[in-house]
Amino acid sequence: MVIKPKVRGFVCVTAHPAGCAAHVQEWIDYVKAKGPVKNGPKKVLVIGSSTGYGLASRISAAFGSGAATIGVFFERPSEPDKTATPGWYNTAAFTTAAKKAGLYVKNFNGDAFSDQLKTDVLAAIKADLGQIDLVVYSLASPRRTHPKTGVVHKSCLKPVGQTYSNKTVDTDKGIVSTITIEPANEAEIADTKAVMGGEDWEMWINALDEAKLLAPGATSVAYSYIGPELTWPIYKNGTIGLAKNDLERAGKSINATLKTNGYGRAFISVNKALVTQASSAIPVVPLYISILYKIMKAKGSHEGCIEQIDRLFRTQMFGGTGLDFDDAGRVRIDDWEMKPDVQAEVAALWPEVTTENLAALTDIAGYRTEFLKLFGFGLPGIDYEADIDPHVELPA
Ligand SMILES: NC(=O)c1ccc[n+]([C@@H]2O[C@H](COP(=O)([O-])OP(=O)(O)OC[C@H]3O[C@@H](n4cnc5c(N)ncnc54)[C@H](O)[C@@H]3O)[C@@H](O)[C@H]2O)c1
Repeated sequence: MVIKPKVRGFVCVTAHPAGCAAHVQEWIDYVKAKGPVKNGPKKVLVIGSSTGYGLASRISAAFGSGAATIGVFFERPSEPDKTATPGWYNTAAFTTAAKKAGLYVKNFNGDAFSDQLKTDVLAAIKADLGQIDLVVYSLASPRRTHPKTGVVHKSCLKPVGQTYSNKTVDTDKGIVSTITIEPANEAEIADTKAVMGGEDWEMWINALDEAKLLAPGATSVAYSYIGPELTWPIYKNGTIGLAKNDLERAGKSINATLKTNGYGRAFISVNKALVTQASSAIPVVPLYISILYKIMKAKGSHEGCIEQIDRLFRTQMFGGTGLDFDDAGRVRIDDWEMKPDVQAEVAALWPEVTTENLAALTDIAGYRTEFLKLFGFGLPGIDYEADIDPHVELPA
Protein backbone atom coordinates (compact mmCIF):
# COMPACT_ATOMS: atom_id res chain seq x y z
CA MET A 1 0.00 0.00 0.00
CA VAL A 2 1.00 3.66 -0.40
CA ILE A 3 1.46 5.06 3.12
CA LYS A 4 0.79 8.75 3.76
CA PRO A 5 0.77 10.63 7.05
CA LYS A 6 -2.62 10.89 8.76
CA VAL A 7 -2.23 13.49 11.49
CA ARG A 8 -4.95 13.62 14.15
CA GLY A 9 -4.19 16.42 16.62
CA PHE A 10 -0.84 15.65 18.21
CA VAL A 11 -0.50 12.11 16.85
CA CYS A 12 0.02 10.62 13.44
CA VAL A 13 -1.93 7.39 13.10
CA THR A 14 0.19 5.97 10.29
CA ALA A 15 3.93 5.30 10.05
CA HIS A 16 6.23 4.49 7.14
CA PRO A 17 8.46 1.42 7.58
CA ALA A 18 11.16 2.49 5.11
CA GLY A 19 11.10 6.06 6.44
CA CYS A 20 11.46 4.89 10.04
CA ALA A 21 14.36 2.66 8.95
CA ALA A 22 16.02 5.65 7.24
CA HIS A 23 15.54 7.73 10.40
CA VAL A 24 17.17 5.03 12.55
CA GLN A 25 20.02 4.80 10.03
CA GLU A 26 20.60 8.58 10.28
CA TRP A 27 21.06 8.19 14.05
CA ILE A 28 23.34 5.16 13.64
CA ASP A 29 25.44 7.06 11.08
CA TYR A 30 25.73 10.04 13.44
CA VAL A 31 27.14 7.89 16.26
CA LYS A 32 29.44 5.87 13.97
CA ALA A 33 30.86 9.05 12.41
CA LYS A 34 31.97 10.18 15.87
CA GLY A 35 34.00 6.99 16.38
CA PRO A 36 34.04 4.59 19.32
CA VAL A 37 33.15 5.76 22.85
CA LYS A 38 36.08 5.00 25.14
CA ASN A 39 35.22 2.76 28.11
CA GLY A 40 31.61 2.58 26.93
CA PRO A 41 28.98 0.16 28.26
CA LYS A 42 29.01 -3.44 27.01
CA LYS A 43 25.75 -4.99 28.25
CA VAL A 44 22.84 -2.59 28.31
CA LEU A 45 19.15 -2.71 29.23
CA VAL A 46 17.05 0.15 27.83
CA ILE A 47 13.51 0.45 29.23
CA GLY A 48 11.57 2.55 26.67
CA SER A 49 13.96 1.76 23.81
CA SER A 50 11.86 2.20 20.67
CA THR A 51 11.54 5.97 20.18
CA GLY A 52 12.93 9.30 21.42
CA TYR A 53 15.61 9.43 24.09
CA GLY A 54 15.48 5.69 24.79
CA LEU A 55 16.08 4.77 21.13
CA ALA A 56 18.94 7.28 21.02
CA SER A 57 20.41 5.63 24.14
CA ARG A 58 20.19 2.17 22.60
CA ILE A 59 21.82 3.33 19.36
CA SER A 60 24.56 5.20 21.26
CA ALA A 61 25.35 2.10 23.32
CA ALA A 62 25.29 -0.32 20.39
CA PHE A 63 27.03 1.71 17.72
CA GLY A 64 29.27 3.85 19.97
CA SER A 65 30.43 1.07 22.28
CA GLY A 66 29.57 -2.19 20.52
CA ALA A 67 27.16 -3.02 23.35
CA ALA A 68 24.79 -5.96 23.53
CA THR A 69 21.37 -4.41 24.10
CA ILE A 70 18.06 -5.59 25.49
CA GLY A 71 15.22 -3.23 24.58
CA VAL A 72 11.83 -2.97 26.31
CA PHE A 73 9.00 -1.04 24.65
CA PHE A 74 5.23 -1.00 24.12
CA GLU A 75 4.33 -0.73 20.44
CA ARG A 76 1.53 -1.86 18.15
CA PRO A 77 2.90 -4.38 15.63
CA SER A 78 1.96 -4.07 12.00
CA GLU A 79 -0.68 -6.22 10.31
CA PRO A 80 -0.84 -7.26 6.64
CA ASP A 81 -3.00 -4.20 5.87
CA LYS A 82 -2.25 -1.89 8.81
CA THR A 83 0.82 0.10 9.75
CA ALA A 84 2.58 -0.39 13.06
CA THR A 85 3.42 2.38 15.51
CA PRO A 86 6.79 3.90 14.59
CA GLY A 87 8.66 2.34 17.52
CA TRP A 88 7.94 -1.09 16.04
CA TYR A 89 9.51 -0.16 12.71
CA ASN A 90 12.38 1.63 14.48
CA THR A 91 13.11 -1.49 16.49
CA ALA A 92 12.98 -3.71 13.41
CA ALA A 93 15.48 -1.42 11.65
CA PHE A 94 17.73 -1.17 14.71
CA THR A 95 17.71 -4.95 15.15
CA THR A 96 18.63 -5.59 11.52
CA ALA A 97 21.49 -3.07 11.62
CA ALA A 98 22.84 -4.19 14.99
CA LYS A 99 22.75 -7.87 14.03
CA LYS A 100 24.52 -7.04 10.76
CA ALA A 101 27.21 -5.39 12.88
CA GLY A 102 27.52 -8.62 14.87
CA LEU A 103 25.86 -7.28 18.01
CA TYR A 104 23.56 -9.13 20.41
CA VAL A 105 19.97 -7.79 20.33
CA LYS A 106 16.91 -8.90 22.28
CA ASN A 107 13.52 -7.16 22.20
CA PHE A 108 10.58 -7.26 24.59
CA ASN A 109 7.37 -5.67 23.35
CA GLY A 110 5.09 -5.50 26.39
CA ASP A 111 4.21 -3.67 29.57
CA ALA A 112 7.41 -2.65 31.37
CA PHE A 113 5.36 -1.94 34.51
CA SER A 114 4.26 -5.58 34.84
CA ASP A 115 5.93 -8.25 36.97
CA GLN A 116 5.73 -10.74 34.10
CA LEU A 117 7.77 -8.62 31.70
CA LYS A 118 10.41 -8.01 34.37
CA THR A 119 10.61 -11.77 35.00
CA ASP A 120 11.02 -12.45 31.27
CA VAL A 121 13.74 -9.81 30.86
CA LEU A 122 15.62 -11.05 33.92
CA ALA A 123 15.55 -14.59 32.54
CA ALA A 124 17.00 -13.38 29.22
CA ILE A 125 19.79 -11.48 30.98
CA LYS A 126 20.64 -14.53 33.07
CA ALA A 127 20.64 -16.86 30.10
CA ASP A 128 22.36 -14.66 27.52
CA LEU A 129 24.41 -11.89 29.13
CA GLY A 130 25.07 -12.85 32.74
CA GLN A 131 25.05 -9.29 34.03
CA ILE A 132 24.14 -5.77 32.88
CA ASP A 133 26.44 -2.75 33.25
CA LEU A 134 24.01 0.01 32.21
CA VAL A 135 20.26 0.39 32.75
CA VAL A 136 18.60 3.31 30.93
CA TYR A 137 15.10 4.15 32.16
CA SER A 138 13.33 6.19 29.46
CA LEU A 139 9.61 5.42 29.74
CA ALA A 140 6.97 7.97 28.82
CA SER A 141 3.53 6.49 29.33
CA PRO A 142 0.00 7.77 29.76
CA ARG A 143 -0.96 4.96 32.14
CA ARG A 144 0.32 2.24 34.43
CA THR A 145 -1.39 -0.82 35.79
CA HIS A 146 0.18 -1.21 39.21
CA PRO A 147 1.69 -4.71 39.42
CA LYS A 148 0.85 -5.19 43.10
CA THR A 149 -2.60 -3.57 43.40
CA GLY A 150 -3.94 -3.96 39.84
CA VAL A 151 -5.09 -0.31 39.96
CA VAL A 152 -4.85 1.50 36.60
CA HIS A 153 -3.26 4.93 37.13
CA LYS A 154 -3.63 7.55 34.40
CA SER A 155 -1.16 10.42 34.20
CA CYS A 156 -2.25 13.95 33.36
CA LEU A 157 -0.55 17.20 32.37
CA LYS A 158 -2.06 19.84 34.65
CA PRO A 159 -0.90 22.67 36.88
CA VAL A 160 -0.92 22.20 40.64
CA GLY A 161 -2.54 24.62 43.08
CA GLN A 162 -3.62 27.22 40.54
CA THR A 163 -5.28 27.66 37.17
CA TYR A 164 -2.73 28.25 34.38
CA SER A 165 -3.29 30.31 31.24
CA ASN A 166 -0.71 30.74 28.52
CA LYS A 167 -0.20 30.63 24.78
CA THR A 168 -0.24 27.35 22.96
CA VAL A 169 -0.14 26.31 19.33
CA ASP A 170 -2.13 23.77 17.38
CA THR A 171 0.92 22.47 15.51
CA ASP A 172 -1.22 20.87 12.81
CA LYS A 173 -3.36 23.92 12.01
CA GLY A 174 -0.83 26.61 12.95
CA ILE A 175 -3.26 28.44 15.22
CA VAL A 176 -1.89 30.23 18.29
CA SER A 177 -4.42 30.59 21.10
CA THR A 178 -4.65 30.95 24.84
CA ILE A 179 -5.21 27.78 26.77
CA THR A 180 -6.52 27.72 30.34
CA ILE A 181 -5.98 24.59 32.36
CA GLU A 182 -7.62 23.96 35.72
CA PRO A 183 -5.41 22.60 38.51
CA ALA A 184 -5.16 18.89 39.17
CA ASN A 185 -6.87 17.38 42.19
CA GLU A 186 -5.01 15.22 44.73
CA ALA A 187 -5.98 11.97 42.99
CA GLU A 188 -4.64 13.21 39.64
CA ILE A 189 -1.36 14.28 41.27
CA ALA A 190 -1.00 10.86 42.91
CA ASP A 191 -1.89 9.03 39.69
CA THR A 192 0.66 10.96 37.62
CA LYS A 193 3.32 10.20 40.21
CA ALA A 194 2.38 6.52 40.09
CA VAL A 195 2.88 6.49 36.29
CA MET A 196 5.82 8.84 35.71
CA GLY A 197 7.48 8.81 39.15
CA GLY A 198 10.30 6.55 40.26
CA GLU A 199 8.59 3.51 41.80
CA ASP A 200 8.85 1.39 38.67
CA TRP A 201 12.51 2.32 38.11
CA GLU A 202 13.19 1.15 41.69
CA MET A 203 11.26 -2.06 41.07
CA TRP A 204 13.44 -2.81 38.02
CA ILE A 205 16.70 -2.11 39.86
CA ASN A 206 15.65 -4.05 42.97
CA ALA A 207 14.64 -7.04 40.85
CA LEU A 208 17.94 -6.95 38.94
CA ASP A 209 19.93 -6.49 42.15
CA GLU A 210 18.19 -9.31 44.00
CA ALA A 211 18.81 -11.65 41.06
CA LYS A 212 22.48 -10.55 41.04
CA LEU A 213 22.19 -9.44 37.43
CA LEU A 214 23.89 -6.05 37.89
CA ALA A 215 27.62 -6.04 37.15
CA PRO A 216 29.85 -4.50 39.83
CA GLY A 217 30.00 -0.76 39.15
CA ALA A 218 26.81 -0.79 37.06
CA THR A 219 25.23 2.57 36.15
CA SER A 220 21.59 3.53 35.83
CA VAL A 221 20.21 6.75 34.36
CA ALA A 222 16.69 8.15 33.99
CA TYR A 223 15.69 11.26 32.06
CA SER A 224 13.95 14.40 33.24
CA TYR A 225 13.13 17.92 32.11
CA ILE A 226 13.07 21.32 33.82
CA GLY A 227 12.81 24.06 31.17
CA PRO A 228 12.23 27.81 31.51
CA GLU A 229 9.92 29.54 33.97
CA LEU A 230 7.24 30.18 31.35
CA THR A 231 6.50 26.44 31.21
CA TRP A 232 6.95 25.75 34.93
CA PRO A 233 3.23 25.86 35.87
CA ILE A 234 2.51 23.08 33.33
CA TYR A 235 5.82 21.22 33.61
CA LYS A 236 8.24 21.65 36.51
CA ASN A 237 5.60 22.69 39.07
CA GLY A 238 2.76 20.74 37.46
CA THR A 239 1.69 17.11 37.86
CA ILE A 240 4.52 15.85 35.61
CA GLY A 241 7.12 17.89 37.51
CA LEU A 242 5.97 16.45 40.84
CA ALA A 243 6.26 12.97 39.31
CA LYS A 244 9.80 13.87 38.15
CA ASN A 245 10.62 14.93 41.73
CA ASP A 246 9.69 11.40 42.72
CA LEU A 247 11.96 10.08 39.95
CA GLU A 248 14.78 12.11 41.53
CA ARG A 249 13.95 10.64 44.94
CA ALA A 250 14.13 7.16 43.42
CA GLY A 251 17.43 8.06 41.74
CA LYS A 252 19.00 8.79 45.13
CA SER A 253 17.75 5.53 46.62
CA ILE A 254 18.90 3.54 43.56
CA ASN A 255 22.28 5.29 43.75
CA ALA A 256 22.65 4.03 47.32
CA THR A 257 21.78 0.50 46.19
CA LEU A 258 24.23 0.58 43.31
CA LYS A 259 27.02 2.15 45.39
CA THR A 260 27.11 -0.92 47.59
CA ASN A 261 27.42 -2.98 44.43
CA GLY A 262 31.03 -2.34 43.39
CA TYR A 263 30.78 1.47 43.45
CA GLY A 264 28.00 1.72 40.89
CA ARG A 265 25.88 4.83 40.51
CA ALA A 266 22.47 6.13 39.46
CA PHE A 267 21.55 9.61 38.42
CA ILE A 268 19.08 11.80 36.57
CA SER A 269 20.04 13.48 33.33
CA VAL A 270 18.01 16.59 32.56
CA ASN A 271 17.61 16.65 28.79
CA LYS A 272 16.65 19.28 26.24
CA ALA A 273 13.05 19.87 25.12
CA LEU A 274 12.63 18.04 21.82
CA VAL A 275 9.89 16.93 19.48
CA THR A 276 8.93 13.41 20.52
CA GLN A 277 5.60 11.62 20.76
CA ALA A 278 5.61 12.31 24.51
CA SER A 279 6.38 16.05 24.33
CA SER A 280 3.90 16.79 21.54
CA ALA A 281 1.07 15.96 23.95
CA ILE A 282 2.04 18.66 26.48
CA PRO A 283 0.13 21.97 26.21
CA VAL A 284 2.28 25.12 25.64
CA VAL A 285 5.53 23.12 25.21
CA PRO A 286 5.30 22.66 21.38
CA LEU A 287 5.14 26.47 20.94
CA TYR A 288 8.14 26.85 23.25
CA ILE A 289 10.00 24.15 21.24
CA SER A 290 9.20 25.95 17.94
CA ILE A 291 10.72 29.17 19.30
CA LEU A 292 13.66 27.36 20.92
CA TYR A 293 14.54 25.53 17.68
CA LYS A 294 14.56 28.83 15.76
CA ILE A 295 16.98 30.40 18.25
CA MET A 296 19.25 27.39 18.78
CA LYS A 297 19.49 26.65 15.04
CA ALA A 298 20.51 30.29 14.41
CA LYS A 299 23.19 29.97 17.09
CA GLY A 300 24.38 26.61 15.73
CA SER A 301 23.69 24.91 19.09
CA HIS A 302 20.57 22.92 18.15
CA GLU A 303 20.64 19.21 18.99
CA GLY A 304 18.20 16.33 18.54
CA CYS A 305 17.84 13.16 20.68
CA ILE A 306 20.85 11.41 19.19
CA GLU A 307 23.15 14.43 19.56
CA GLN A 308 22.02 14.87 23.18
CA ILE A 309 22.58 11.26 24.21
CA ASP A 310 25.80 10.89 22.24
CA ARG A 311 27.13 13.96 24.09
CA LEU A 312 25.94 12.56 27.44
CA PHE A 313 27.74 9.26 26.78
CA ARG A 314 30.95 10.69 25.31
CA THR A 315 31.56 13.74 27.47
CA GLN A 316 30.11 12.68 30.81
CA MET A 317 29.10 9.06 31.37
CA PHE A 318 31.94 7.20 29.71
CA GLY A 319 34.55 9.77 28.83
CA GLY A 320 35.56 13.36 29.04
CA THR A 321 35.71 14.80 32.52
CA GLY A 322 33.11 12.52 34.10
CA LEU A 323 29.67 13.39 35.44
CA ASP A 324 29.17 17.09 35.99
CA PHE A 325 26.42 17.51 38.60
CA ASP A 326 24.35 20.61 39.34
CA ASP A 327 23.56 21.72 42.91
CA ALA A 328 20.78 19.14 43.15
CA GLY A 329 22.99 16.28 41.93
CA ARG A 330 21.58 16.11 38.39
CA VAL A 331 23.48 15.98 35.10
CA ARG A 332 22.43 18.86 32.82
CA ILE A 333 22.60 18.19 29.09
CA ASP A 334 19.90 20.83 28.78
CA ASP A 335 22.81 23.23 29.42
CA TRP A 336 22.77 24.72 25.91
CA GLU A 337 18.96 25.15 25.99
CA MET A 338 19.15 26.91 29.36
CA LYS A 339 21.95 29.35 28.43
CA PRO A 340 20.91 32.87 29.49
CA ASP A 341 21.26 34.32 25.97
CA VAL A 342 19.02 31.58 24.49
CA GLN A 343 16.39 31.99 27.20
CA ALA A 344 16.47 35.80 26.93
CA GLU A 345 15.62 35.50 23.22
CA VAL A 346 12.82 33.01 23.94
CA ALA A 347 11.36 35.36 26.56
CA ALA A 348 11.52 38.29 24.13
CA LEU A 349 9.78 36.39 21.31
CA TRP A 350 7.15 34.67 23.45
CA PRO A 351 4.72 37.62 23.83
CA GLU A 352 5.11 38.58 20.15
CA VAL A 353 4.01 35.29 18.55
CA THR A 354 0.57 35.17 16.93
CA THR A 355 -1.11 32.92 14.38
CA GLU A 356 -0.23 35.48 11.68
CA ASN A 357 3.51 35.67 12.39
CA LEU A 358 4.01 32.07 13.64
CA ALA A 359 5.89 30.99 10.50
CA ALA A 360 8.19 34.02 10.54
CA LEU A 361 9.00 34.23 14.25
CA THR A 362 9.25 30.53 15.11
CA ASP A 363 10.56 27.32 13.59
CA ILE A 364 7.09 25.79 13.31
CA ALA A 365 8.20 24.41 9.93
CA GLY A 366 11.11 22.64 11.63
CA TYR A 367 8.75 21.39 14.34
CA ARG A 368 6.43 19.86 11.75
CA THR A 369 9.30 18.32 9.81
CA GLU A 370 10.66 16.72 13.00
CA PHE A 371 7.19 15.56 14.04
CA LEU A 372 6.56 13.82 10.71
CA LYS A 373 10.05 12.28 10.84
CA LEU A 374 9.06 10.56 14.10
CA PHE A 375 6.61 8.57 11.97
CA GLY A 376 9.03 7.99 9.10
CA PHE A 377 7.79 10.75 6.78
CA GLY A 378 9.93 13.31 4.95
CA LEU A 379 13.16 11.32 4.92
CA PRO A 380 15.45 11.89 1.95
CA GLY A 381 15.76 9.03 -0.52
CA ILE A 382 12.38 7.45 0.30
CA ASP A 383 9.78 7.20 -2.46
CA TYR A 384 6.57 8.02 -0.63
CA GLU A 385 4.46 7.33 -3.74
CA ALA A 386 5.72 3.76 -3.97
CA ASP A 387 3.75 0.75 -2.90
CA ILE A 388 5.19 -0.69 0.31
CA ASP A 389 4.28 -3.64 2.52
CA PRO A 390 3.29 -2.25 5.95
CA HIS A 391 3.84 -5.63 7.57
CA VAL A 392 7.29 -5.92 9.11
CA GLU A 393 8.34 -8.68 11.50
CA LEU A 394 10.96 -8.08 14.16
CA PRO A 395 14.04 -10.04 13.07
CA ALA A 396 14.44 -13.14 15.29
N1 LIG B 1 10.89 14.85 24.76
C1 LIG B 1 11.39 15.74 25.55
O1 LIG B 1 11.37 16.95 25.29
C2 LIG B 1 12.05 15.30 26.84
C3 LIG B 1 12.95 16.19 27.46
C4 LIG B 1 13.59 15.80 28.63
C5 LIG B 1 13.31 14.54 29.19
N2 LIG B 1 12.42 13.71 28.57
C6 LIG B 1 12.16 12.40 29.23
O2 LIG B 1 12.72 11.36 28.46
C7 LIG B 1 11.98 10.14 28.73
C8 LIG B 1 11.56 9.54 27.40
O3 LIG B 1 10.68 10.43 26.75
P1 LIG B 1 10.60 10.57 25.16
O4 LIG B 1 10.23 11.97 24.90
O5 LIG B 1 11.83 9.98 24.54
O6 LIG B 1 9.32 9.65 24.90
P2 LIG B 1 8.83 8.70 23.71
O7 LIG B 1 7.35 8.79 23.70
O8 LIG B 1 9.56 8.98 22.44
O9 LIG B 1 9.31 7.24 24.20
C9 LIG B 1 8.67 6.53 25.22
C10 LIG B 1 9.15 5.09 25.25
O10 LIG B 1 8.47 4.41 26.32
C11 LIG B 1 7.91 3.19 25.82
N3 LIG B 1 6.76 2.83 26.66
C12 LIG B 1 5.68 3.59 26.98
N4 LIG B 1 4.87 2.89 27.81
C13 LIG B 1 5.44 1.68 28.02
C14 LIG B 1 5.11 0.53 28.79
N5 LIG B 1 4.00 0.46 29.54
N6 LIG B 1 5.95 -0.54 28.74
C15 LIG B 1 7.07 -0.52 27.97
N7 LIG B 1 7.44 0.55 27.25
C16 LIG B 1 6.65 1.64 27.27
C17 LIG B 1 7.56 3.49 24.38
O11 LIG B 1 7.36 2.28 23.64
C18 LIG B 1 8.81 4.28 23.97
O12 LIG B 1 9.88 3.38 23.71
C19 LIG B 1 10.80 10.55 29.62
O13 LIG B 1 11.13 10.29 30.95
C20 LIG B 1 10.69 12.05 29.37
O14 LIG B 1 10.09 12.73 30.44
C21 LIG B 1 11.81 14.05 27.40
